[in-house]
Amino acid sequence: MPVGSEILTTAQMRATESAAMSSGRVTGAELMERAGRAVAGHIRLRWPRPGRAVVLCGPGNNGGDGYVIAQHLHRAGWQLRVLGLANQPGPDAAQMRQRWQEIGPILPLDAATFAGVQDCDLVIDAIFGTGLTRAPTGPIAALLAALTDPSLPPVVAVDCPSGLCLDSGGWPGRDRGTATGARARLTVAFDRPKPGHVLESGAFRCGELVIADIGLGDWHHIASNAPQTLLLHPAIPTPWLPAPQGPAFSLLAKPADGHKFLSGHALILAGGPARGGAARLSARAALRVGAGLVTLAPPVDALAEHAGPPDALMRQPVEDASDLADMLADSRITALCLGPGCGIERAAGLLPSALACGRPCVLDADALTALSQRPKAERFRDLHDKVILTPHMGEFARLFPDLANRLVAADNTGPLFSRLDAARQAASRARAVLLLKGPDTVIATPDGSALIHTVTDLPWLATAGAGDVLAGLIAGLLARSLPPLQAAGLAVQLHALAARRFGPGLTADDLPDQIPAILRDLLEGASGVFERGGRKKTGIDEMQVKELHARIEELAVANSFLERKLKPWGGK
Ligand SMILES: NC(=O)C1=CN([C@@H]2O[C@H](COP(=O)(O)OP(=O)(O)OC[C@H]3O[C@@H](n4cnc5c(N)ncnc54)[C@H](O)[C@@H]3O)[C@@H](O)[C@H]2O)[C@@H](O)CC1
Ligand SMILES: [K+]
Repeated sequence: MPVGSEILTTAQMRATESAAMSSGRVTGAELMERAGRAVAGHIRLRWPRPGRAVVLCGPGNNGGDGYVIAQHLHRAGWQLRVLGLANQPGPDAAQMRQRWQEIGPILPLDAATFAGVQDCDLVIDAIFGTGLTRAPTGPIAALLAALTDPSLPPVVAVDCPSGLCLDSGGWPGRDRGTATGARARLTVAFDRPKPGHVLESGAFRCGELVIADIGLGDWHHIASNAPQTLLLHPAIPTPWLPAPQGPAFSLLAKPADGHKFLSGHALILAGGPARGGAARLSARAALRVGAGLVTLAPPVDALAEHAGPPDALMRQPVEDASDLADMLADSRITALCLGPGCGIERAAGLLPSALACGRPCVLDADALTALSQRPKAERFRDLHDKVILTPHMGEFARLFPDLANRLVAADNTGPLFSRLDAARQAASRARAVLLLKGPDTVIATPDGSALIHTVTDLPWLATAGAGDVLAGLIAGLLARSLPPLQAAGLAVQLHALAARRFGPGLTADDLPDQIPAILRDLLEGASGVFERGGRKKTGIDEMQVKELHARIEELAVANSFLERKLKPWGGK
């Protein structure tokens, strides 16, 4: 498996916490203290000058964290107004509330009281965290509505903006797909990211996400029976790269004496006359990512229009399924890409041969539509675990209408069905790797392993042909013998990095040409990451995960440097 930051569901997080507490080595109150101290520390890093903060404390342990934060900020010289509920929280939160009451009062937790104290420098949202089970109602719902106001002072969310379903990134009780929930400038979460931090609107509403270590490392094996989900951090790609001795690393560092066939041969099937651009984009991407040979295969009547550059590209006509089967008799063809610009009818005709050879194969665009037009009972009959399906949401809905419906259905009860759930179930049903495209891309294998890659700052990547380039990158990496999950994950990262490097004005044609410089940077960065201190170098390495967390934090601190200045005190 690649190295990355593991994501835990809320159930896995609860299981980890309760294993830690049952061990007798740490109490719930100690964990709460660590959590609250971590949030206060991150606040003080970013806003070093003490100011005025309002702390909104909810009915459970998230509220308990809030009382701890209030104590720490108070000791650091901040002026606090703490709003809380009169109910009896659990014993740990009750203890923290009691400690706060020895310092200051607790005002009612409602929208009217909050409206009266909003003239502050910082709002700390500790209303709900992982314990949200249903749509908020009544006074708390009104208060949460106030937290959507963009003109509020900066909001720091404890674990998540309250009301967010941390398993899905949706909002119980709200329409899916609308980013209208509470928002935060900074979210400090604990131990591991949760799916809701990086999926759907959660990715946009959390602001900067910082993961604080609260010392649960010894109990992570509790969650290890479940299929693993890794977060591919868009700004920090190197920790994902496999170790130097692994196939992916040697793949990036092509051996100087490597024969071209050692780097594989990707076959990109193209469509009929006047529709070859998409397949050519895929082919250029496969070449740039280092496939030793790339052959573009249109029908014979479209061959002439592919005569132009790149000259490195080979062309060979493939008329029909039997032509393709003949061509695939050459075992040096190591991966296929079917779909971009292919035409639905041609894709449907070529599918059986493309799949029967059992080789790694990307099915994109028209090939996905062709699959969806097969009778339901036999739609996925000839797929296998080296096939990668790369649907965007529209294509996904045609292939898996029931799963797509569950993703858009509003629900008052959490956890909401997530894109991660949908991708996993789809992969299991299709018995193929499923890459669900979006700003929050989810990749899942039939056995449930999954990767999530979220970008919230690359609107210009939504450009015609970008998907064709992604398909080509995957095909190129598959050709170079990367296992499907790694090929898909690395391709998604390279794709985003290419878009980021080029910036606004990007067209899909620009993407493949960014790849060489990115590969060079990755290679240099990757060797740096793996050379430090002679640590264990394969698999999920705890030190590397910690390092990633630390680097996420460094990055968050660096990004927020310009935001640190507080509003003046206002005379109080
Ligand atoms: N369990 C632990 O050991 C730790 C928990 N921590 C904090 O505890 C949080 C989880 O705490 P809880 O499980 O108490 O849950 P929350 O504090 O997230 O939720 C509070 C309570 O509200 C109730 N509730 C759920 N939905 C509601 C709704 N719509 N309207 C009204 N009430 C609703 C639930 O029954 C839950 O008990 C984490 O997010 C984190 O902030 C941290 O202190 C670290 C340690
Ligand atoms: K919260």
